Amino acid sequence: MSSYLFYLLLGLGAGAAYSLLGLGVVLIYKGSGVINFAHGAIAMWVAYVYAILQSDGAYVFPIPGVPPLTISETGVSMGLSVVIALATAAILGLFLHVAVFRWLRDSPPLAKVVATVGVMLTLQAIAVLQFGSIQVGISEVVPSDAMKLFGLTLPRDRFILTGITIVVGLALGALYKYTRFGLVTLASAENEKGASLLGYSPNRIGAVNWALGSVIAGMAGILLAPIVGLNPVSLIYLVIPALAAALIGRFSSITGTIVAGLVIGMLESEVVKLKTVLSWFPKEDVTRVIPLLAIIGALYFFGDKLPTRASLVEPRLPRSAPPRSPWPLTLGTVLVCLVLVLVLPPPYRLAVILSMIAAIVCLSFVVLTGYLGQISLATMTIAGISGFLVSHLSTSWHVPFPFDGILGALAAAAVGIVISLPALRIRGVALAVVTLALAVTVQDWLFQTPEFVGGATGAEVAGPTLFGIDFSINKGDYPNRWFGIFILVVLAVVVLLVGKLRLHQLGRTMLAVRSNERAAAATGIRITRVKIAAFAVAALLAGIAGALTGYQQGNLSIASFDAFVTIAFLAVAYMGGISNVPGGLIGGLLAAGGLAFVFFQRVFGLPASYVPLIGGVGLVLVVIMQPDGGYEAMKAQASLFRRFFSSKKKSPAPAAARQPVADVAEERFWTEWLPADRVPADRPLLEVRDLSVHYGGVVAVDGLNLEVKPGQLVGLIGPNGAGKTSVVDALSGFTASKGAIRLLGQDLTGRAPQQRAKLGMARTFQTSDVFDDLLVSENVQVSDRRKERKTNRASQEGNILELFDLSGYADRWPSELSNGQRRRLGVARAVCQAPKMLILDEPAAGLDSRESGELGRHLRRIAEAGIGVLLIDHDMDLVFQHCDYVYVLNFGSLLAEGDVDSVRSNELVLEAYLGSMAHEAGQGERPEVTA
Ligand SMILES: Nc1ncnc2c1ncn2[C@@H]1O[C@H](COP(=O)(O)OP(=O)(O)OP(=O)(O)O)[C@@H](O)[C@H]1O
Repeated sequence: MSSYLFYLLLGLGAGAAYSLLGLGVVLIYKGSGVINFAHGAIAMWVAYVYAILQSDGAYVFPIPGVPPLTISETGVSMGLSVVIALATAAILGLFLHVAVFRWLRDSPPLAKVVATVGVMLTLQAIAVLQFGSIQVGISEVVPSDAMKLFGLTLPRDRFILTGITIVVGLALGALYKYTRFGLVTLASAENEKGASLLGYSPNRIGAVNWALGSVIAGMAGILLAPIVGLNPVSLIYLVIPALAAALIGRFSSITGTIVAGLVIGMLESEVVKLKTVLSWFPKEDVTRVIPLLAIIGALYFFGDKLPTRASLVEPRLPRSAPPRSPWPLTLGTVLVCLVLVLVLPPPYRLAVILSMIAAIVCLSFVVLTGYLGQISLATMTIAGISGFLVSHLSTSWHVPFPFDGILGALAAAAVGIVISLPALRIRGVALAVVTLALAVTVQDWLFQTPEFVGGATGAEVAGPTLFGIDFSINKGDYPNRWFGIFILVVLAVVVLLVGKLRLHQLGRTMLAVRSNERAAAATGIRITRVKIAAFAVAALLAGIAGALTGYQQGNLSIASFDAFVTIAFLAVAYMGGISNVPGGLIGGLLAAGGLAFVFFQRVFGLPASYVPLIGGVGLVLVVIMQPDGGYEAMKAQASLFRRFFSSKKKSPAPAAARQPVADVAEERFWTEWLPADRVPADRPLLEVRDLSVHYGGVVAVDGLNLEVKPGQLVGLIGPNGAGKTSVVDALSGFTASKGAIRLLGQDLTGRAPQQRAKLGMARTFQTSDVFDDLLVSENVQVSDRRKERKTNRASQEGNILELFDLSGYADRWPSELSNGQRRRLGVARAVCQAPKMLILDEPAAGLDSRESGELGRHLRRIAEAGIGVLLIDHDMDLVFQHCDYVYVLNFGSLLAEGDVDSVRSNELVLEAYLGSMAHEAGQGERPEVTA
């Protein structure tokens, strides 16, 4: 028993360092909203500065070529070395904020992640240039002599490190609780807008937190390097347990982060013991399973409760271009690559081949990140699983080409589906963290199993041979041109498919999910299915790339599938343009070993050792200067060029004024198309009995009874905070409620929003809910779930845009619409779902009286078509002119109900609601409340 305790306590050292690193991650996140993947790299640099000061007495600058500054021939004392190293950390943190991250304040989280990756690659490259790749000796800061505790002999440093961590934690806790700076940081993390309105500069808050976070990273580096060894790789990986600890601390709790870090360290150490005791325990290094499990556990339990830091501007991923036929791009790619493969000399030909394979990896990111909006850092791990599987299939099991590759890619798709399961609950940067931990675990475990990866000699992959023709890369003049053509055929198919996906309903639903998951669920999109499909497609492409890498290398090594190779690929995919197919192709050119890469290396005679440095710095610069990636930059240049040379002819402005809809078309729309699923008028459509909604102690809705019949337009009104939106959320499945909700007699209790949508319930949201990543016309298409002929659907979708006065904007982005137009688009989209029951949450907010009158007319027609409509609005003219029946809520309870006249004259209503408004509006004026 005591030996178990021994290992647990031994792990306190690493645990303390994880806690410290995790605290730094939390600080930087609170201060600037950046989840810093470069945190381990900062720790590494500071540890180097400390080590070299102590051993050589020299200060090494993070600028290659600049000689070290000798401070003392005999080495600098430990204390001074620590002070100088931590001062370096503070300056480095400040510099990173000022030079990089303050410019990215309003950028999407992915841009920030990519920038931290750029910083990590840069620091690593500089460390390799300045110190070499071999391990450097570093003396301990705290004594590690033996001490006795509970009858066990343990190194003293473990306890000192834990003590230091606790002291730092207490100091930080006091700083955030009792100082103005700390309080402002917390306020700013909660509500940046509010803090900046009070006069606090988010930039200054960010700068101080970056400096402080980096100093703590530096401390962790100095303390941990003697334990894990100092080289340009080992400390960088420590960002994973640090992120795990920060995640468990929910990126805000200091105590939670410290405890999580310590526990992770102790459990990792215990694994070493278990390996020796349990016969079934894997003999590979599985310590990194612990952070993975910790991360998955934290995400499972906290799930949606993880904070997203509020910032001034809602950041967006780079936009995916409007859908267009992928054929010209595919044919162009084939033509250009074919010429290059046939004409270029061997080194460039190989670069073209590598670019084509890399482009497939980048296109995998285009599907997952560009279309679906999710970040996975396990792409090359999946590619590796496919590659090694192909090796087994082709050499041991003699599966002939191309079936070996196809099976490998399909297996990858299956792995992708497994990875998609956590993604059903986890999103964004948190998903990046969990997939990175997963990748590293597979790397340490599966990729260290000689039976799977082929031991020291690597895994042999048989060259591709079809119908007796051998087109292996080694055949004839290396690299074989036929091999290049084979890769090109695969690339062409992938380009075509990913391009087609953008045109397909599946692609549209992915972009809808990326834009707004809630609204997507409300339109009946099955989020789970869409996510699983996107992960499967992306993993399939990664698997194809893995198989092709196998054929290209002939002998696979695990180095090709390192987690940091994935990060480098994500970086080039982002640099190329992550939301579009051409961007993926540009990413392929920029990838390590790719055409652009080799061209610059050869033409400018760049020493190979400087390539990673230029890559890292280049990445950071691209993210700052062209956050939408190379493809968008090229498009912008091209449009400037076109404008310069084209005649003065301007593109026609969209029809601003309403074009009258041909009466016949409009009539047909109302009478033929909309009521396709007419409900018998004698059955109640929506029945709500005793509905209650509670948020903790707040009773938002209390025992509401409500009914809507087919063809009835029912109003639900009440003062601000009366509980109207809570009713809508409960009816549509977005908030938990008690009581019965029946649609056409069918109980909706416990059904997910998309299931309710499928049963015929459509809703709009109070805040704008249009899909900003889809064109106006696509917004309507994506919600059209009728199984009609495509041409029929297209004309009806056109009709509906016309009816809602949006046809002039069909090919525009929703961001180009006015507030009123966006509202109309939301309603048009809900109508396009061909619902039985339509619930509209303040559709008239932001509309002028003419627009609101028009909306009322349309709502009347919608109801006449047999659809039940529940209208929530503050526009009393709209409600009283058009509704058949009105419910009035106040403080969550029903105050009155009845036809318009009875509600209007109801004393209680006048007093509680209209009366107060009338009073405010002035005597004699009609009470009208604007939202
Ligand atoms: N997620 C939530 N957590 C806690 N309380 C909430 C939440 N959402 C709403 N509330 C509270 O529930 C009550 C009803 O809010 P709700 O938004 O449903 O009212 P509303 O009538 O739609 O108001 P408005 O007209 O301003 O939109 C309010 O007191 C509100 O503060």
